[in-house]
Amino acid sequence: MIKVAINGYGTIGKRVADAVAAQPDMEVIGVSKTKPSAEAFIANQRGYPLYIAEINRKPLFEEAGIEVAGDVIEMIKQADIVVDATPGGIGVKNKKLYELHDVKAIWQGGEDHEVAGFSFCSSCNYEEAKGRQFTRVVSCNTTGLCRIIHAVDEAFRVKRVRATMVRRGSDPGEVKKGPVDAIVLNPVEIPSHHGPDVQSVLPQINITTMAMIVPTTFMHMHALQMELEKEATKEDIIGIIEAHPRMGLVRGATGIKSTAELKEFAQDMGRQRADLYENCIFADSVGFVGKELFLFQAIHQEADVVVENVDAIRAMMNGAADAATSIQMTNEALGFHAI
Ligand SMILES: NC(=O)C1=CN([C@@H]2O[C@H](COP(=O)(O)OP(=O)(O)OC[C@H]3O[C@@H](n4cnc5c(N)ncnc54)[C@H](O)[C@@H]3O)[C@@H](O)[C@H]2O)C=CC1
Ligand SMILES: O=C(OP(=O)(O)O)[C@H](O)COP(=O)(O)O
Repeated sequence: MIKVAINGYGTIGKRVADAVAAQPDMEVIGVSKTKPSAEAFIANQRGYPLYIAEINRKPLFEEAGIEVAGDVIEMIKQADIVVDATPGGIGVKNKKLYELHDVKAIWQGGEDHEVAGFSFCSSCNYEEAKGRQFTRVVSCNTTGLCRIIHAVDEAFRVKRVRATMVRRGSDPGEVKKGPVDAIVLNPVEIPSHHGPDVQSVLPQINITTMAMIVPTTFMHMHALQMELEKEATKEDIIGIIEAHPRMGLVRGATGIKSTAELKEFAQDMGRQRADLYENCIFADSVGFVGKELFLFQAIHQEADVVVENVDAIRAMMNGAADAATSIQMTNEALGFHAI
């Protein structure tokens, strides 16, 4: 069993913990928090040993009735690999700790590529992650872009990509974040970080991205254009999406035209936390003008990188022969079949 520690038990960390616990070849040896919170109670309830960043805060947890197993260093010492899901900018500060204890580590997209020197997306570069000490799983939007761009590039060679990301303002529980009533250009300058981040996984791709933030919490929406070198049809692209284990089609017959309806759909499907791990590509938006492909895809920011973290663990621990094997194991353990 691969011993996994999750440093930072928040939006991403708590999902990665549950996904790891569901795998037949992995176990959660601990999760960490900085202060007592609802998530700390849940960690106790789920039976994950809870470690804390500063041990002098232990009485605060105990007074709240939350059991503490020790400090983060003790957790790291027992782990084969750490998934660092602390907030962006904090994770990089933990690097020295992982080096000191000679433990493998995975960072998230809130950190720069340089933190690990290698950026990961399961269906794009699994082979290159094998045996590595450090890896960064790219951000949620970048993951969604990499999946579709790589699959279309393999089949029809992508000459140029233009993408606009309409990003959710905050995760549902983040009551202090906004905007409440604005469309915020984030950033105003072009490109947004997503284009260069796609190139950190797929260096050959010519891509320019723009991004803005709107007052919703559930998902991001991408308007994506790809100019292809070879002739392709709508049916070819639909076929590529249907064959991909991490992409799915929102079919016209469902009547779904929004992220809100997608959330309802995920809840009705019985997905844990209403999580959509797959790119949700609107079938009726897939179309060509000449050799230029257009489509809309919705990306569930809390979920798509979770399955990628599980594959990154397996690749770095040499736990599966190839990407297809790991992706299938991860998906099956979660009972996940793309829509
Ligand atoms: N929330 C999202 O939509 C996505 C986030 N990411 C990335 O994942 C990373 C984590 O983001 P979230 O889960 O949203 O953050 P979050 O704020 O929900 O969770 C972070 C957790 O880390 C804990 N923490 C803070 N400092 C710590 C420390 N020094 N030691 C141990 N734990 C500490 C906090 O208590 C919190 O539970 C960031 O790099 C972010 O950019 C990536 C994809 C999507
Ligand atoms: O990885 C994400 O978005 P991104 O791909 O736009 O950077 C997550 O939604 C986190 O974004 P946040 O930094 O606004 O919390």
